[in-house]
Amino acid sequence: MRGSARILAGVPVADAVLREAAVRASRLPAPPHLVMVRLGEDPASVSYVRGKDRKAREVGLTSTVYALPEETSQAELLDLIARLNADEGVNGILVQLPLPPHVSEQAVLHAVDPHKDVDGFHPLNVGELWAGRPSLRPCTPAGILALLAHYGLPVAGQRAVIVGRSHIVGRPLAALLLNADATVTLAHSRTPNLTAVTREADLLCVAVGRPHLVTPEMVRSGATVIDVGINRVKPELSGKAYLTGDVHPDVQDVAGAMTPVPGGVGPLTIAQLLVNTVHAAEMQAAGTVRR
Ligand SMILES: Nc1nc(=O)c2c([nH]1)NC[C@@H]1CN(c3ccc(C(=O)N[C@@H](CCC(=O)O)C(=O)O)cc3)C=[N+]21
Repeated sequence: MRGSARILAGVPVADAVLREAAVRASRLPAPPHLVMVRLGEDPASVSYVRGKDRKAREVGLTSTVYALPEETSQAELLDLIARLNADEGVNGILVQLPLPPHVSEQAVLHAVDPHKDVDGFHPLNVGELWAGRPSLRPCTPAGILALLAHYGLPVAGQRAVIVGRSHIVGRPLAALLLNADATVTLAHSRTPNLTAVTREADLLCVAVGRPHLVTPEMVRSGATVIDVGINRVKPELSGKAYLTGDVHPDVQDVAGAMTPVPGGVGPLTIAQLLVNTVHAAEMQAAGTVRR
């Protein structure tokens, strides 16, 4: 029987989160201003940045996109970031990843003013997160917690297993779930007997980037499954490319609840980015940030 799992749709949650962000934005002296920077024309990056830009405007934020050539040097990019850091009319800065190979992601992420770091990727924010004092939280992990809260799914006391130790999802998600009193296991490509580990999970989060890595026998009956994967798959014979997750659709037969792809975690990522931008603007307006 297919589809016994409750489907955790992301769009209604994102809409609720965005409504609240819009109200908070409207209370500020000026609309929060988000600046996004991307290098080159990678189609996924172009599409993601366009989606964030559109949502930002819908919510009443000001949004500026710097679409720079692929060949932009690291020095030029750092120079732009320094100017955005110094500009009081800019509240949030996002540099779209991945960057071309001649630019160091580390150098760029370190350069963004931590108070404008709406991705939560600056080492100061990473450290605060692991110390249990998060301010600007990474968007995808924060979105996942918003999704769980919206559907009334518990975190405290749950055995959470995360598959994938990336800096943008797996690691910060482990910190957020730990801060929310889950018992956290962070598994990865070198974890022996992954199935034995994932079967222990009450809450299984998968952020690896491999289509259908997680199959039904890897999931405990009734578990909540969060699929962070967004894989563009092109069928060999006929047919158009489509999006699919890291979790096999048959997992719906055993899971108690499961996020779809698309329409699950992705929309929450964007919503949380805009919440972070409003939060950054609030902190800057309140003068809690020295500049
Ligand atoms: N500095 C930086 N910050 C990021 O937050 C960041 C990044 N770089 N680089 C790439 C990843 C990826 N990411 C997504 C955001 C929204 C969807 C999203 O809205 N997905 C839709 C489908 C979108 C589609 O059709 O492609 C969904 O899942 O329903 C997906 C992925 C943010 N990222």
